[in-house]
Amino acid sequence: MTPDSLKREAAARALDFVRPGMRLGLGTGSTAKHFVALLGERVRAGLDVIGVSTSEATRADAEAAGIRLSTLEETPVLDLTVDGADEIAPDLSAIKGGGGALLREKIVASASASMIVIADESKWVETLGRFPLPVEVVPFGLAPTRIAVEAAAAAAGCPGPAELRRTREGHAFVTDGGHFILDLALGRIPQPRVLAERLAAVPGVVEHGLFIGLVRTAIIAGASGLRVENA
Ligand SMILES: O=C(CO)[C@H](O)[C@H](O)COP(=O)(O)O
Repeated sequence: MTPDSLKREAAARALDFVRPGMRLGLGTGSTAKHFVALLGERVRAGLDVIGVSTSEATRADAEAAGIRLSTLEETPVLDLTVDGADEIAPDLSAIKGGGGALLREKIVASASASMIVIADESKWVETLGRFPLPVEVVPFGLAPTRIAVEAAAAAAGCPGPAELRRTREGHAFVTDGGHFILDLALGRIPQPRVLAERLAAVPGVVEHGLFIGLVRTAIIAGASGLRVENA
């Protein structure tokens, strides 16, 4: 079993939660990409759903798969969002944004009655923080925002450096919303809620990748099978 085949298994299990007529949030990343492809197969076989994508990349995948798309303006209330994650803890708090789509992912998840996270078992952690926490910031005032973000992390009990995310070519990575991302290397986040509150209070921070109280169900695929965890 490769990590990719585990991701596909988790994505396939998530299809069991999809009902005809649902308004679906479509996540971003390699695991969510499997879900979109598998959902497309069902749609082409006659399933009637409508999707709202969390990134331009997912919009392109969903269109190619034949999934009818809407926007949050036309469809502001969704039934279910299915998305990947970078880390998931036993209370189903999660870190997202490794693919840079955290802002739209959080808006779409918050507009959904329910959120399912799909992942291979490498994403399951006892405590969040091994994966650097993405923080989306406006380009204006990047230097003071970075200092304030690092201070917020230290005050929340998890000091660590905030690195500007760059492309392979060395340019600043720009999100679909035109923002930058600071990746906060914290190692361990002892109090995610405290950190979330402190980061949200920093001027210049648009959103952070801590998803707390949003995930209803996690589908985790491992070598020994699939696990479905509920909050
Ligand atoms: O948050 C995300 C994108 O912003 C992704 O869901 C997360 O990075 C997991 O990606 P993958 O499924 O490729 O491991």
